[in-house]
Amino acid sequence: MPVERNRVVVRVPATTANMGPGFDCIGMALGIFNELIVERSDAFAMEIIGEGQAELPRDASNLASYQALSLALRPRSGLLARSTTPTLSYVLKNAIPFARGLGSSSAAIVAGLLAGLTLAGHELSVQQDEELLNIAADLEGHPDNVAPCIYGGLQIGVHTGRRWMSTRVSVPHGLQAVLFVPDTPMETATARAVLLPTIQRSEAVFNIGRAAMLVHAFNTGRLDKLQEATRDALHQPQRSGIMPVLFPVIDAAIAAGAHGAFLSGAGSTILALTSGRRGDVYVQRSDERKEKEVSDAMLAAARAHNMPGKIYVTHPVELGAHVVSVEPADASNSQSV
Ligand SMILES: Nc1ncnc2c1ncn2[C@@H]1O[C@H](COP(=O)(O)OP(=O)(O)O)[C@@H](O)[C@H]1O
Ligand SMILES: N[C@@H](CCOP(=O)(O)O)C(=O)O
Repeated sequence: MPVERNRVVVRVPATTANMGPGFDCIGMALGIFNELIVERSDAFAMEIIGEGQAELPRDASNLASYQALSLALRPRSGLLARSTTPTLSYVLKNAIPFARGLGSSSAAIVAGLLAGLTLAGHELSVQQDEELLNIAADLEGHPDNVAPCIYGGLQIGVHTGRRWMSTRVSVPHGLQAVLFVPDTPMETATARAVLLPTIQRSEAVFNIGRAAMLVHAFNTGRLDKLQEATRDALHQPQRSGIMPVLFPVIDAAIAAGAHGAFLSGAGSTILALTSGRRGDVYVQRSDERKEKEVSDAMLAAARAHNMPGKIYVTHPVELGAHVVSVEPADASNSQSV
């Protein structure tokens, strides 16, 4: 019997998609989280705190809006169709920079879906048909942000012709992610518009080998393979035309000791992977830690191209979207999906 709720708090992670060669397929969750609070209310209200508070829409066009997401669910499975959509109020506590290639739109979609489903008391299968993934990926159009956002960790997402499916890849302990986040946003739609509709066979071969090598490097902890494994021929060269800072920042990060570096999602963030040579970051020797050198090098290269921005140092996370609390509470009021 579904248990309806009056209030729910959910948390969702940032994600880095593509990771070089895995265009539209590979993505990883990062330790930057947005929190969404949704409550049944007499009147619609939306408060945005943090990233995007001045820019993001405060109406039903906001991707976290339950009303919009519940409408999206109706034709699919009849979920929520029987009840009228309730009036809700929202508080978005955003730490994920938006329109910077860190999956803020996917985070909003997944958070809205999870909050809406929790309020309505509906459950979706996560393990077999991966219903939540399928709804979210249909809304986003590609699975490489929504899959790691839902499940955490590093995920490979593919479409079988019938449905989306995902596979988890293990992530070596102690890996750090140094992000250069430009002050200038890059809408994903803009960065997709520069891509050609067809590719050369040589470009496909280039990426197939490296995507396989990337997964192998993560599975085995062979971080020395990442420099080659994060190279790409399908989107980075094309996108560097509208982001001239891309390759200079990647080259600077690698010269400073990063294992590999790539455009995060559709940009504008550039991400470098560091450390992780042995064990946990807390037991690494200082000469194995490269975040400071890599950060400085990325900032200097960006500055040389008149591209101001900020550095975030974070790490991959295995925790995906989860319910933090519900009201009224019950015995299982904290669950990971
Ligand atoms: N709650 C939301 N959080 C983030 N973006 C949103 C939200 N609601 C609507 N949007 C729209 O989605 C855009 C961000 O999506 P996108 O361009 O794919 O970048 P990102 O790489 O951050 O996902 C914003 O510029 C905004 O127009
Ligand atoms: N595969 C997509 C990924 C977009 O990620 P985002 O974080 O920029 O929304 C693409 O490269 O277009």
